[in-house]
Amino acid sequence: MHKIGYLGPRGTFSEEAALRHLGERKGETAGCSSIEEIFSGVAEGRFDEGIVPVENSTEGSVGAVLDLLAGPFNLAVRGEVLLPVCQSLMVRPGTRLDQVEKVFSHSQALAQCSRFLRRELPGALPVECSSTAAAAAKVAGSSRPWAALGPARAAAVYGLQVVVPAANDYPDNATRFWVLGREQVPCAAAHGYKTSIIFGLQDRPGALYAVLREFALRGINLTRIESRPAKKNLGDYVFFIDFLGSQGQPGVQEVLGGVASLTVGLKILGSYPAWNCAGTDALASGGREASLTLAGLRRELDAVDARIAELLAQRTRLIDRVASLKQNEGNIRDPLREEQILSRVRQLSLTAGGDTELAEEVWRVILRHSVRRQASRLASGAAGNRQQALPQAP
Ligand SMILES: O=C(O)C(=O)C[C@]1(C(=O)O)C=C[C@@H](O)C=C1
Repeated sequence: MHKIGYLGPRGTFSEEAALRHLGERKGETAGCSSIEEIFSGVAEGRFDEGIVPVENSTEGSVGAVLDLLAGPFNLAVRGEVLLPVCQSLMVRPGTRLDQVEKVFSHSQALAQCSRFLRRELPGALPVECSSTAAAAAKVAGSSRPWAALGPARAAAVYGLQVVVPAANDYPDNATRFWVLGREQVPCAAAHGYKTSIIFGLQDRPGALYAVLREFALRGINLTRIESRPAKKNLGDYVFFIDFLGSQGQPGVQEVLGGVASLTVGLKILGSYPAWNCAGTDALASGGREASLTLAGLRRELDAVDARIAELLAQRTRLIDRVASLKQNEGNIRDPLREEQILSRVRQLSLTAGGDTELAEEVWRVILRHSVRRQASRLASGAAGNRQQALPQAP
């Protein structure tokens, strides 16, 4: 059975990433106590794959992982998983928020929720634990009125109750994980792939520029560039580059040939389906990954829908404030302003690579509702006392 090593104990974000990667395939996950144990488990064949965090949107790269890849282990990158990191506040059933004396979590999770803690639990003492899951286990095993911050999964694993589903101060907090294996995945000449490489440079002017030029000349987009100390002389660095494209594509092969001649010790970690394109590539390659990625894509769609709903609510609250300012004005509708809004969202959608027709249609509906809402608030007196007739919808 396919076995995946992750940074345990049970209930961590790493476990969640491993389960997402596994999807509906049969397999098992094994919690490890350190990142190094995951690397050695894969290298020595105890695991088929390992999953490790590479970078976080708030905290940046995970140096230990990059160093192990550049150093002793000769592992390949076979995939990536992008996980929204939502820190939930959890307690033993029956504990009330106003009773909470201490909040346990990993130092990073406590930092990610620091404003929330100051605002909502100013009297509770934050206490650091080795992981978010260890914090949940500690709260579950005590009779004190304590709380833990961590993934909602940890609440389910340790029998706790989530009282605040998202306590992190930055709502878009996310972590990228790499799936490691002993061999690279066979790569198609398909779109939606990423390739990751590591290299060193000779100490001369323009050395890095010459490498980047290879990518620029062929129109290949970098998604990440990072350097780490080579751990030899001060000023010696190892570079990590991720770019869009697969080794199965001729342009990428040319770039890699050029980069090999300009660098020292080029290591190609692998080409793998980019997380947000995994659906199409998995479907193209057929087989087990199709349903896996459908479930994964639906989870991503749910997350996007949640953000859209939140933003719509935010817009509605602003419209209510606009309505209260219009109490003494004759017109709610401003056709010129509406035209400006429509043209702007068409442009924004174009820049974002979206569907401009969809954007225009959606905003026409939004504006129509906005006018109706203002009119009915003014009519009912919710925004003021003046009565107004319902204006023409755009
Ligand atoms: O900007 C205004 O005056 C609004 O009333 C807001 C708003 C909008 O929803 O953005 C709504 C109706 C107007 O026709 C134009 C814009």
